[in-house]
Amino acid sequence: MQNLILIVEDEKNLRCVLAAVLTAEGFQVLEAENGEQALAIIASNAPDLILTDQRLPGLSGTELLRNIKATHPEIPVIITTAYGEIEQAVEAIKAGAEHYLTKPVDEGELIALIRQTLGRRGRSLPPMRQEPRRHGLIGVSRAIEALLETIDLVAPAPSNVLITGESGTGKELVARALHQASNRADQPFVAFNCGAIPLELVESEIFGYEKGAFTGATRTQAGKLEMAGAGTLFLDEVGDMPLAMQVKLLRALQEREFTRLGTHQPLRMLARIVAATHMDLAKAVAEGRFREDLYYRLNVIPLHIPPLRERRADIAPLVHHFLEQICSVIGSSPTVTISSEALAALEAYEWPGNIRQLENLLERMVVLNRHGHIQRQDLPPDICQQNAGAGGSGTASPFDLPALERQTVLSALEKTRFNQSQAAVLLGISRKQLRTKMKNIGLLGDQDSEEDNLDN
Ligand SMILES: Nc1ncnc2c1ncn2[C@@H]1O[C@H](COP(=O)(O)OP(=O)(O)OP(=O)(O)O)[C@@H](O)[C@H]1O
Repeated sequence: MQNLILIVEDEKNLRCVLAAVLTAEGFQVLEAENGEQALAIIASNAPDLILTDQRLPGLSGTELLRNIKATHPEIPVIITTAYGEIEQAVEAIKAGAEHYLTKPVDEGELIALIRQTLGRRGRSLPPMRQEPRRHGLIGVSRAIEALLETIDLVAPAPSNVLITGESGTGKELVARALHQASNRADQPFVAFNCGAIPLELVESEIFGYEKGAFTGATRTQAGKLEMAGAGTLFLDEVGDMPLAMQVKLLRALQEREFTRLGTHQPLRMLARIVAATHMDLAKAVAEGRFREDLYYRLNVIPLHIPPLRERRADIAPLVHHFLEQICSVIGSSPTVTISSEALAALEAYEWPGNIRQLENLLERMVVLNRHGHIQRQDLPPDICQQNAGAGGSGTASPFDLPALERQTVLSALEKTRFNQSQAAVLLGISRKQLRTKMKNIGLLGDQDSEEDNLDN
């Protein structure tokens, strides 16, 4: 049965947009333009979740919430507030709101929050709608949105791409996305990891060899470059490629030709090269460990994936995505849910191993779980001992004013792509006040704030 969501919002356009978004996600939607209308609907048609604006004509969002909690305490309520109305958000949470979201509401964040709230109550959820444009990349942060825009822009070009990012940030996933979004999608995608492989082996793996080319070459074997055809060759950990092989790869890239070992018969190179590395290649060049000319050849289009700790807003949607995925793979039904405290701890953790570490941890949590629900105390000690709420996106603990403030400031900055003047306008404060807040919550160092003295 479809989950029923009641949207209470007086601004008609916004109400229609929210209704359209939620309907497209597979939810059934009812709409009310004020608190009184909402109460009448609730009396005859109890919804599974209520999304209400804080500022309404007549009954305010918080008053409506108190009313609902008195008659239907089991229905979760999410409140939307304007920027800067942090006191009201706190008041709403104290009155029993499940969560609050600051306007303008981020669609991805809203859907993730609704799914999380309903999932926690054991509701069966509509399957995640996977927009084709998202290429399997889950996330709501500015960084992920920017990455998706670049993928769409860059995919059709034949130019080589260099993807950088720490281990486990999703470099291979992005390489596959580039391939899928390109006009090479019907050609092969071939991945090769250059890490810690001796020269002879890298060479024969990439270029292939003829029968008899070396001892043990008992048959002719095509290399990865040949196998990729007119598709994509993904060279992972390219920074670890031996220097002698770097010269050979550069030559192949320049001449658009290569030969299998043991023959002089040239083969045309048609594949697009997408390379990836977790190292700072510019530094490797400066230290003579990587050829500068090859670096420029590969780095025609640089794509950087920030570590997970720099885009904490992605943690909640990733957690829900992985919980659903893991449970469906291992046949665990209903989907294992997670408490807001546990989620807040995951959001505050540093994730040195990035998304791969998060995915593996959740798999372990699901497999070892006996109650169908992950709680903070179930998490490994190094994760739950970190100060939860220190950097979370949408789940600051209810009465923790500094964390709520941090969340609001961060959210305004993310929505304005870190344009401080625009973020200050959104928050209804001066730029100077914003910078003071940023400094207080650790978003600006002392050096950064010296700029204020020049500004003012
Ligand atoms: N944004 C994302 N949405 C969903 N899954 C993701 C996302 N980013 C990464 N993953 C998943 O995380 C895991 C690690 O990603 P991937 O192997 O692409 O990382 P990597 O940067 O290539 O790692 P390494 O440098 O160690 O090779 C994979 O299972 C991948 O599907």
